[in-house]
Amino acid sequence: MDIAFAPCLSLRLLRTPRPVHALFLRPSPLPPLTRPLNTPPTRASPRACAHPPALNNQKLVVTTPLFYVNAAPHMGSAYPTIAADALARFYQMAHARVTLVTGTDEHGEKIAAAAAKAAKAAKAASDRANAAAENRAPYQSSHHPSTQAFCDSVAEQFQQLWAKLNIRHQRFIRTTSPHHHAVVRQFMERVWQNGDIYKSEYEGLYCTGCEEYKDLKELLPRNLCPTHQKPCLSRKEDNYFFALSKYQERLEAFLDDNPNFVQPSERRNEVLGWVKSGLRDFSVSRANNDWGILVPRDESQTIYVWFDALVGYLSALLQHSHQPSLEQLADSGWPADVHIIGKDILRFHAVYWPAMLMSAGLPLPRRVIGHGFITKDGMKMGKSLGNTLDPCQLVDTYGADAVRYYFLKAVDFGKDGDFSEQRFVDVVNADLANSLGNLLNRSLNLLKKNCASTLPISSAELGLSDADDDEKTLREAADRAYQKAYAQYEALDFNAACHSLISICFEANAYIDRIAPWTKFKSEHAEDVQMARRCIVNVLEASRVVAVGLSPVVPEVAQKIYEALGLGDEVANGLTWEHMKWGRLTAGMSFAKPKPVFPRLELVSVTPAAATAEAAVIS
Ligand SMILES: Nc1ncnc2c1ncn2[C@@H]1O[C@H](COP(=O)(O)OP(=O)(O)OP(=O)(O)O)[C@@H](O)[C@H]1O
Repeated sequence: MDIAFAPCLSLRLLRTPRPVHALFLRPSPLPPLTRPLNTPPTRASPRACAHPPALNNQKLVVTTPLFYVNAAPHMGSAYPTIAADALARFYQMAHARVTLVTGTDEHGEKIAAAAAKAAKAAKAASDRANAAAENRAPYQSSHHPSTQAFCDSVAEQFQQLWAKLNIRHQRFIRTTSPHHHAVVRQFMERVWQNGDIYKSEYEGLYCTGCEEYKDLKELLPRNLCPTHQKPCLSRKEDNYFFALSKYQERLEAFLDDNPNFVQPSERRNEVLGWVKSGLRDFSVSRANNDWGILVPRDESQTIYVWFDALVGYLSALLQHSHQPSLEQLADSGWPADVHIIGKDILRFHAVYWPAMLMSAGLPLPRRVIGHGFITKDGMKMGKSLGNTLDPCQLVDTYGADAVRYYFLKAVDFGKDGDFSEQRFVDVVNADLANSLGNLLNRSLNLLKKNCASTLPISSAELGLSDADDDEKTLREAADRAYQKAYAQYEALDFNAACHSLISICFEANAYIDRIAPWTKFKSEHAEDVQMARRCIVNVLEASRVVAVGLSPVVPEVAQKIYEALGLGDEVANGLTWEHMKWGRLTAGMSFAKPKPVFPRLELVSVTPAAATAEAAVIS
């Protein structure tokens, strides 16, 4: 393998040495799949039709990575989850039945080591405290909280963070759950029966920090791992391998037939490059790690990450069944519409996983989207470098919607994006506080002052035939967003969707500034007053449309706007994409005293978090 891997499904990665007998493997004819491979969705492109098609009750599954619980979540963990939640909310608005799957990857040597380390640190801290209290020396104890307790604690932190960020997931799968174990063993058994698992011996230099075998050429002198600066140790063990090489032709054909399977295009090109350079079998078990799921036919070994964590996407969908069975998958919403993952785990989702599913006779996911990295001073934010940003602190300081908006609007989804707190505050203030919040506040105040907070005309009555140019531009921007933002959300182009919607506010602000209703309301001419009324109604309706369109990204702001417009019940009943259509405000509606829906943020320096395993368990 020729790329630098990082650890887990989140990042427990393996650099697999070539097994001895894999060199002599000949691809054998594959049995037919029990179901045909999936192709990307066949529904018409929204760009091609006047009205976006509703997803008509389709079951759609959206997944985040399953995060490795070696340390507390950080902003990088929150990022794909926010994106997945925004997509799921959008799908819901388009009448799909969505299942958002997220969860934690909890097995492996590194977790056991992190748990032991955290327990030791906790014990030392408590001993010091006791010793200080009793004025005696600390003593050694053999008692440590279990690895499971460590996983419980970190998994809980992920769930708490999701709650803080308003993530509405339907499934949270933990790979230590018994029902996941059952599904994994069934899955592996199917692959085994298909003749794709075999045992082989290999020997290599292993880094326990990375949980992977290393090629000599990538190591520093004295076999030091460049990431962990510790010597890699020689290991020799019998492991089970998955015969990935047998799937060379089928994967090539699948990728050719499904050009949208991997997105964006640069990620697809990477995947094509890997596949074309020749697929090699990979190891799926470990002999020296007991913190894992037992291999079905050889319980002296545990299953290694890919046959464990990736299968979590399936077991999540079978979560509510007492006796989960892969046979029930057909009713569960599988195959997933989209796996949202970081580019670090692209190979495993776009090459290993499809081949594993082919072998198990299961349909393939429709799309794999490899997003870019949040960087800090140009470096990937991550647990290994310790340059992480604590999303809890960000949310506590600035609110969930500010965090959701910034990362989806200011970072191009497929690309890397550097975090700067100043930019964060500037972007959020410019769009949510100024362009949207002020617009609404200003119009509601004008309405209060000049129309006793009562809407003088129904927005649906404002025909375009008697509109002036600014009004027409505003209406066109709002109407266009109905289709445009739909297509942009569907393509996970959150940045563009936010832009299409916020630009309606730019038009509305330009329109209100030109009409200057505050002056026209004072005019003696009835046409001027009518123009002022018309302007306010248009601007309020435009703010409503923006609120609907942005609701997948900033649900709290959308709700506040709807409440300010006296339409709070519609949010409770669920906004749909049809609510984007112009004309829902009716004459005679009266509004409560306006209050800012998004107060301006003040810059507060959020200190970088030390997201260590110890912090995770001790806190
Ligand atoms: N800096 C980041 N920017 C964007 N996404 C990230 C970032 N870090 C992690 N992720 C997301 O989390 C997934 C899994 O990451 P993982 O749980 O291994 O955390 P990590 O912080 O990258 O770990 P480490 O730093 O130890 O390598 C990635 O595939 C990606 O979706």
